[in-house]
Amino acid sequence: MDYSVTKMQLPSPAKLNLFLHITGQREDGYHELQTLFQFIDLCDTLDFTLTRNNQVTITPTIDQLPTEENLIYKAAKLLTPFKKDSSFGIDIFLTKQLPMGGGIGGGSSNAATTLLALNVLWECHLTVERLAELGVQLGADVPVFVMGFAAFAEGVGEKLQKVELDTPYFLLIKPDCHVSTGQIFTDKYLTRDTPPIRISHALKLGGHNDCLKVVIKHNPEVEEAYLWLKNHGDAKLTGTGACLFLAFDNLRDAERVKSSTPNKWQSWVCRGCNTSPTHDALNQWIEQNRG
Ligand SMILES: C[C@](O)(CO)[C@H](O)COP(=O)(O)OP(=O)(O)OC[C@H]1O[C@@H](n2ccc(N)nc2=O)[C@H](O)[C@@H]1O
Ligand SMILES: Nc1ncnc2c1ncn2[C@@H]1O[C@H](COP(=O)(O)OP(=O)(O)OP(=O)(O)O)[C@@H](O)[C@H]1O
Repeated sequence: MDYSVTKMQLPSPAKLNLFLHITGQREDGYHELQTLFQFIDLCDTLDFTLTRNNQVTITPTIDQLPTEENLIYKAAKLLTPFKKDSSFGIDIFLTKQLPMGGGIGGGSSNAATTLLALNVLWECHLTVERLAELGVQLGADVPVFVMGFAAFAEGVGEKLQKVELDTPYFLLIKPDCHVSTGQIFTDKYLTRDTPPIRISHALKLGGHNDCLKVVIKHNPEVEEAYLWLKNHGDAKLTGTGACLFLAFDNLRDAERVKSSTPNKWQSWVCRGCNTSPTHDALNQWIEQNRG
């Protein structure tokens, strides 16, 4: 055994798309994009317990989501051929905090956290690059969570260049609706021809979110929240929404605007991070449990 300890608890953070440009569409329908990914310290928590029964269990179940469709389950299945011992199984307890359909990548993050944890507990010994390659099959956002660094991304989101960004406080708002990523990407009015920019341009000048117009068209609640947040600064949509965010230099200002946010919208104050909290916790676990 690599480690005698059979339990591991890891945070599974959300991401923001600080901008999202759609530069084209591939023949398989997937969109070519350019985006800046940053993690935030708003996280789900996953507790893993290694078993010897060759089973994958997840508790509690997510409402209206069969276990086989849970990205955590799919991630575990993807690693099964690489287990050192075929009897290895895993019990996973999920503490969900991240809203679903929010554009903050909760499902993808859970999948990446599972890949990283099981790679260690099941002694698969795959590199993070290989885990990211496997992970993209589960979702375009999985690789950035597996790699664990803030990144300028291209391709469908899997070609990553590490970046160091400011780490502001963010006010994150979730209008009371669920946006389907598939519906936004199939809308014929979606802008798909934003000219590609260089990373230096992206870091200096940022960008916009090409999905905003279409998301607002389908979801009036997002428009209402966007107009409200815009009164306080440069409001942005993350991914395909529904979440919106605004950056602040200091915690006090972020808290002040949060306290005036209408109650009908969920809101959080969080901090941007350039390293995924999953990786910080995993490195600490490895350090503590090394023989
Ligand atoms: C919008 C972003 O969150 C930006 O980070 C991602 O591009 C979406 O990533 P994701 O939720 O992991 O997406 P996936 O689960 O891979 O795909 C959901 C659906 O969105 C569409 N999709 C997704 C990503 C992409 N680059 N082009 C697409 O057209 C596909 O129709 C797919 O059926
Ligand atoms: N472990 C999981 N956590 C959340 N959603 C999951 C999970 N597994 C599968 N899903 C499915 O994925 C869908 C999208 O969930 P997710 O939390 O990733 O939304 P999102 O933040 O909009 O994602 P993205 O920004 O990647 O489009 C959910 O509606 C749910 O059906």
